[in-house]
Amino acid sequence: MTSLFDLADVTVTRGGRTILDRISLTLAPGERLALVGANGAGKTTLLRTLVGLETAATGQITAFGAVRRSEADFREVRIRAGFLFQDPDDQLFSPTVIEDVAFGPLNLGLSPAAAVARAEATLDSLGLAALAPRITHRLSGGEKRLVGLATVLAMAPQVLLLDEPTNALDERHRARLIEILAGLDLAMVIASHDRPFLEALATRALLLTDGRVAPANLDRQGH
Ligand SMILES: Nc1ncnc2c1ncn2[C@@H]1O[C@H](COP(=O)(O)OP(=O)(O)OP(=O)(O)O)[C@@H](O)[C@H]1O
Repeated sequence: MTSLFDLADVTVTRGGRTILDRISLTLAPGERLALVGANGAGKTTLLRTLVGLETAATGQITAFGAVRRSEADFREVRIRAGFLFQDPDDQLFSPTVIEDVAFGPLNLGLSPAAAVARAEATLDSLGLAALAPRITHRLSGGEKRLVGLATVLAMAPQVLLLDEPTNALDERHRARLIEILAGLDLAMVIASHDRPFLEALATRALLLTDGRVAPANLDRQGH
């Protein structure tokens, strides 16, 4: 089967600084790829580059079987690759949870009734049905994280890109998140400093250092 993402010699610079330096990597269907590396190593930048939120100065990005260059190309990639942002407040902007989760499906062209039905089914599948009528900005951090994941999953993505998903989660929400992600039949790229979390989920790991990637062993790396 063809890969979901293929990066070939991708360089990303910012303000004259090279953040990603000729990165090549492949994400195969079913893989859960961990991205590890020190603060500022470029993990978030790499996730953003996969979906065209950063522009590659050199190299080629292939996603879902096609080379992606234009903003229109990447808009399509962003529909198929769900991005869970580091800060849930960047993900949630509707007054209530159900509206937030229905927003993506509505944007995909579903009717309002079908979008709400999709949102309800997604919340239900994550055990979050009780949160549907809640005011989004009054949720706890852990609840916001899980609802953020619901907004992404309601779009029926083919890949999940997760940026520090366990940040600021208590043990109960962290365990719940692991359980949910482990139960999804989806490829993932997971940027995280949470070693036990990555050990529980990842099938492979890459270490980012000085803008370069190298295979990493989750058992032995010290980050
Ligand atoms: N908007 C921006 N403008 C300028 N520099 C930025 C911007 N965003 C990030 N950077 C810089 O790019 C580098 C890579 O940042 P990035 O957030 O990708 O790292 P990271 O590995 O995700 O870090 P962390 O583990 O702290 O989340 C850092 O030096 C950071 O300061």
